[in-house]
Amino acid sequence: MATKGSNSIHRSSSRPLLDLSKAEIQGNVEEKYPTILLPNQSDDLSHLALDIGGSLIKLVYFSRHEGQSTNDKRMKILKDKLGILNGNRRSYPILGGRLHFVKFETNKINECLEFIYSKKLHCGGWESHHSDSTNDQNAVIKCIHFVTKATGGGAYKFADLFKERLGISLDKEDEMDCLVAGANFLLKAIRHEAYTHMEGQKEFIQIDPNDLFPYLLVNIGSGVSMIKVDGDGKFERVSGTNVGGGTYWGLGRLLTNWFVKINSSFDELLELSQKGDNRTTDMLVGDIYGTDYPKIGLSASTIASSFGKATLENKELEEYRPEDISLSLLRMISYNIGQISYLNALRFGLKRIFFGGFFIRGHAYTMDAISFAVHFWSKGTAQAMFLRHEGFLGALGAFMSYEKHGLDDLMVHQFVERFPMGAPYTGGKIHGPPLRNLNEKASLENMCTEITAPVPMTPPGTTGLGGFEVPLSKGSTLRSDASALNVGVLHLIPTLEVFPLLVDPKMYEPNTVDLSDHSELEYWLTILSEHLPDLVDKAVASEGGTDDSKRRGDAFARAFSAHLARLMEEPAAYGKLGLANLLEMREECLREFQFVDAYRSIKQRENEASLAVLHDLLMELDSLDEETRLLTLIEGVLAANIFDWGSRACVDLYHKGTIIEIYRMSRNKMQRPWRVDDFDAFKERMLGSGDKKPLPHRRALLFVDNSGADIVLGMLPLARELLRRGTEVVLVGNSLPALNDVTAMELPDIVAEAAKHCDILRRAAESGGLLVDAMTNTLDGSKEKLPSVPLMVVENGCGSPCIDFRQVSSELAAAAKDADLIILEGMGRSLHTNLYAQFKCDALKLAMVKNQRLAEKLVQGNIYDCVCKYEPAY
Ligand SMILES: Nc1ncnc2c1ncn2[C@@H]1O[C@H](COP(=O)(O)OP(=O)(O)O)[C@@H](O)[C@H]1O
Ligand SMILES: CC(C)(COP(=O)(O)O)[C@@H](O)C(=O)NCCC(=O)O
Ligand SMILES: [Mn+2]
Repeated sequence: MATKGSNSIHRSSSRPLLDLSKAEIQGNVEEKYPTILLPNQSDDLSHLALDIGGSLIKLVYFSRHEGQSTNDKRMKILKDKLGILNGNRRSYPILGGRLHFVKFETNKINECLEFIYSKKLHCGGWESHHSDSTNDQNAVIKCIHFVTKATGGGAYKFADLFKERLGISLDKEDEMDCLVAGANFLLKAIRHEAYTHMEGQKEFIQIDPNDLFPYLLVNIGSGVSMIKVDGDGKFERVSGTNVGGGTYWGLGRLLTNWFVKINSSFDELLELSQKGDNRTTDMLVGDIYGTDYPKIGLSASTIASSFGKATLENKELEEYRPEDISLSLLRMISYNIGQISYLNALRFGLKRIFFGGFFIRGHAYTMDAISFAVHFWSKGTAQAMFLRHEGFLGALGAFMSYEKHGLDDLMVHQFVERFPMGAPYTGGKIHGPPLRNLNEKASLENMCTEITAPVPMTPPGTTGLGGFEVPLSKGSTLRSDASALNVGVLHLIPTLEVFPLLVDPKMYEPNTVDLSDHSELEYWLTILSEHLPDLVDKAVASEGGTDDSKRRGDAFARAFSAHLARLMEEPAAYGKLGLANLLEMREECLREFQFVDAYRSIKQRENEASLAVLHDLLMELDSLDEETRLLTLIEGVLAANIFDWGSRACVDLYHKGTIIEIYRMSRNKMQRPWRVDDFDAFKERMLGSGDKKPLPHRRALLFVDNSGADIVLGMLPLARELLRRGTEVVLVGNSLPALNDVTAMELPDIVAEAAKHCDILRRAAESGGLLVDAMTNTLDGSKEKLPSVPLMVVENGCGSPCIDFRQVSSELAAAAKDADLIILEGMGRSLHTNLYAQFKCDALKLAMVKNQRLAEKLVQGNIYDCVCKYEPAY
């Protein structure tokens, strides 16, 4: 829609502006939809890159995060206090968003064009701007003249098609350049991108970005390229082979097409191999020797000659089982590539070999075969590694060649990988009428496979001694639907930072519970599964219990159960799995089904009930001497941490009394020594001993946990004590809801309410910019403003009951710079994660253990035991 006298076009407010100055129609102005060129629009609009290969088209596209308004008054005051500089600290226009990965078969290029069109990626992700209006003033824009980076042979072959159908000009990038750029980026920027796969076991490898080069990159696409990589942009294609993925697919089709339909998919062929027995087709050492050949280390079952058995028998092609043919072929090609790769690594003295390309397809048996070959020929000195974004290296590299994205400069902490958890990914089996939004997603995703790399359900141990035996995966099917994701959408959040007070970010591991222990995994998956009906009830109620919310609740339960089942079967399906990921996944899944805040009303109810008794509590505290008060405050935090709607045991308790009754009961049961009890050390740091009065802390970061009593009767009184002692306090809340945790958004209102009962809180909140607009009546009626240290609120960057200190909001990172005390509260933040984390400042970890198994495991204690762990600055 053109506004009068200007040539601006309609745009949605959350999106950056198009620079339309000097816009001109390109080509014939008589055309119905002439292309309009925007010479002054910087090319950071480009959201799409393509790798058009012989078999598959890979597409990487970027969608921006919705813009967030950070201009409110509170933020301004906060920024002043925390010394956050205004303006962009980066010199290039990188914005938050998501990187999506999609692939199509090259011979179905129309589907790809339709996808690009439907997502409006040919217009840089903007709405289509053409209107039906015949009004000349409304410049009819079919599409902005758009240049897209593309690599692979198809960038040449299909250039005209893209131009004609979508008005896109393909800007060609060299394929090898792109492969290397993509691989380097992934290996440096994505945590646990690489993994080994041996005998069915997957193990993620953390690569040190400073110790990455040199390595051999083997890209197994239709054909195979072997590239020696010495640095960014420094590489040489040292070898390759024409026996690659295209060979397997093509030859496999030819040899089995009497059996399977002509247009059989790659997956169908691969699936056949899982039921194959290669002894019927391959000539084995045993066929020649009648036994093993131990002198050169060959067992009777080792393949002596792929397909050699056919020479010994007079059988027609149709007499061989297609399953056996597929397996023989897969092994022949995988071994061959593994062997050539190792020889090239040997030739150049390279220790690491990374395999990419879609031939691998996250297929356990293929990886095992390649790994076996590398291991066998190197006599165990070399190991094959695989990349999770296997086939997307070229497309990613092309995407990164847009200089203005500045992607190459991004760091691992700025990416969060999320796995779409919604209905379409569980096969779209939703009962009842389709769901809003999700429905749209389903229809789009059905056309393509967003983030592919399906995972076979092959049980471990597919290999035998001395060679590969028959795969054990009889009857299993490949996950060909999009739920088979092996890589998630990469969320690019440039504002995320490593928490600056971590002693050693490289060694930091947030999770305390190791889910690679199968019984541990089983336990926690069961806990989450059992909790599901209750969670769904709460979620549906939070949306008013409407029919729509019931349907979404049902779909959520199905989707999440399916993910749990998948993880049970394949714990590494979504990358390295920790308890924190599992709990976060649940929240993400809720959000995908549009449950914004499942515990909304419970939180509100508990806040109100607790605020009603806050005044009495503060009076009681003020009547105590300093030492008793500090102890009572810590006891209060631990006692109030019982309000945790994520714990089965606690939820059962809540039926037994009112919030206040339970809070009192919990406080009465507090008995020192706690299971972990460093209170005396903490007290000494706070109050000193004898005549020695220590300096108060300068700034404390309080990582708050639950709503209601936990924040109101536990953490706020503790904050007040710190403020009273002259310590600045920053309340650190979640950016997004998770269970009944209090969010950063909710904190200012809670503080404002609490401040009505307390001058210390009020003055500090005013000073910290929390009460800017609130009506503040002083308790004693006087209006004079006494100076006070500020009480502030920042968000942590998370939407989970746990916290990963490798990725926190820039706000929190800035607040941390002056902090000399951090207090982590709750089971999620200080037990499930961070119990063993070391900080450069004093740290107090406070939690009630609300799970029997965890109590036994972590503190050799029992449910409802308390942890008060104090660690002076490391
Ligand atoms: N769904 C699929 N359709 C076709 N080929 C697939 C599929 N999944 C995996 N492959 C394998 O991946 C190969 C293509 O890998 P890719 O890395 O995309 O190379 P290219 O760029 O040459 O297309 C195919 O030859 C085939 O072996
Ligand atoms: C999700 C939680 C970590 C939240 O605890 P919090 O951080 O609020 O103390 C916890 O409720 C939990 O681990 N629940 C699952 C275990 C159970 O139901 O026993
Ligand atoms: Mn919590």
